[in-house]
Amino acid sequence: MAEPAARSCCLGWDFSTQQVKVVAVDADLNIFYEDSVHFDRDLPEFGTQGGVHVHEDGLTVTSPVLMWVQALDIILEKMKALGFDFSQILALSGAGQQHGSIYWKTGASQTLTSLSPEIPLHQQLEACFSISNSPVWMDSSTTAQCRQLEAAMGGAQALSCLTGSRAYERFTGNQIAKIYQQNPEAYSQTERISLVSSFAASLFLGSYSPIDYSDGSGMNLLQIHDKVWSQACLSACAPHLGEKLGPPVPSCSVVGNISPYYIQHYGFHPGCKVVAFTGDNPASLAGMRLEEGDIAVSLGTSDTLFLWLQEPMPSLEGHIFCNPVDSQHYMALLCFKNGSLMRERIRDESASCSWSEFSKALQTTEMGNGGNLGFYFDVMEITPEITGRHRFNADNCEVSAFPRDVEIRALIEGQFMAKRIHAEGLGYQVMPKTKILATGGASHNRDILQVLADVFAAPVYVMDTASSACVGSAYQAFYGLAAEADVSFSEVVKLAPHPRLAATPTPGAAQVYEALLPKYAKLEQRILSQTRGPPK
Ligand SMILES: O=C(CO)[C@@H](O)[C@H](O)CF
Repeated sequence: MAEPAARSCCLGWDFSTQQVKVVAVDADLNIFYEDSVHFDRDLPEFGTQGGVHVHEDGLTVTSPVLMWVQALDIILEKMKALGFDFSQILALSGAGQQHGSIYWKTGASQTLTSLSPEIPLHQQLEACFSISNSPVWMDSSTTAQCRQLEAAMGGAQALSCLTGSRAYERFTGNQIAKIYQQNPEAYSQTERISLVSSFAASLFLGSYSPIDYSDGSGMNLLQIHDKVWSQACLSACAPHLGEKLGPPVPSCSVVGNISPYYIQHYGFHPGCKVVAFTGDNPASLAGMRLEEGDIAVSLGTSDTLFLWLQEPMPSLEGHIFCNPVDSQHYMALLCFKNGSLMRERIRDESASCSWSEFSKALQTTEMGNGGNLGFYFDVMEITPEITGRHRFNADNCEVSAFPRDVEIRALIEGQFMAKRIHAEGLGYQVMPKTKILATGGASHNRDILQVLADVFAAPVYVMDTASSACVGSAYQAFYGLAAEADVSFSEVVKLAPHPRLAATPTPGAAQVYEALLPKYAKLEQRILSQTRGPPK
């Protein structure tokens, strides 16, 4: 009889807000299978919009946990129907939307560990959740719980130094506190609380999977330096919380072998390993193969920065997470709300709705824009909390308008100087080996990338990151297998496709922006003090 194919691939999963996605990656790190199930389109019976339910209060946002389970049944059954050879899978890992929480009802572990291979997962797990609609990252109904936690921990900055972030409404500790306060019965009937990432891992493990350090950093509960739960934070949120969470683990941990359910029903190899799942953003960092000193700039509706940090400086803005691929280092997220919508507005107003006119303006204006600086926040900015448009000439005098071309350069230079200043505020440093990875819509505009390269004085690369969380999870699965042999992540992923060089710094750029950056920072503080009023 022919030898079964040597097991040679890993699966990467992404349980995101709008879909469940899977990629299969071979030993050369090529993707040879991918599929997804969209909640709104493929599971309309749950009635979600964008994968969620926004409640009447406009603040509470949840997703039905059984919708996630059923999506997994669908995607696996389709793979089986297509004849996918599950026996070739060496390991699997995955990602989940960060901050969401799942509440396993007392007794659920017995069901999870004794799944019948003949019945779909979602039917067997129907009665396993004490909360059927899980709060997700878009929820902003826990402001009271955030204030209570910060008060209990000595203030916002103290909480940030301990857990990597001040209290945020979507962070899981505050969500758990709300459930304990408003639904104590359900809380008392909960034997285990998972994140979306560890919940998904539990489905494959057939038992409760631990929370990993990286996604656990998004809860306002984990001490990011010691990588243990803060007992003070746990107690401030809800009683017996540590027991319900279980101990956290490194993000590349092998948490066990796949559940017999998958071996018997799909033909997975009994030796297939489950590697800890993590948050979608940490998994994306892995998928983009960021290294120390690198920075990823996602230029989307809002602009998001992914930073690799060695010595983080937690602050009242942004988020510091444990690094998913190097447990001695960290990563940071910074979100800038005025991203592509702001760029499109200025394009319409100052470049006749044309990106080529917009690009021409960048090509025909000098680096540094003659000392003119602009701040463009048509919606309340997150980083920092400023709104409105503010323009300053070379003498630091506020002016009401700029010529069209100057306006366009002032917008783009301002957006990127803000990113560099706030990244450095979190402890980031541009290093000689720094690479900037640009993704998202605006990364297709070479002239915008040229400004990015000039402001950071570093080369800019682009890559397709549409499935970066999924692909990063597949890389993590390979890494989990190799980590036991002490092989580094970069060694494991060295065969992965390389990003394409898109722009290098213009000669003299470093000098221009080293002079401008402090000026921009001072003006930003000036606007903040004007809008916040004098310090109390
Ligand atoms: O809240 C976020 C990060 O802090 C989002 O990026 C979610 O992870 C998206 F699922």
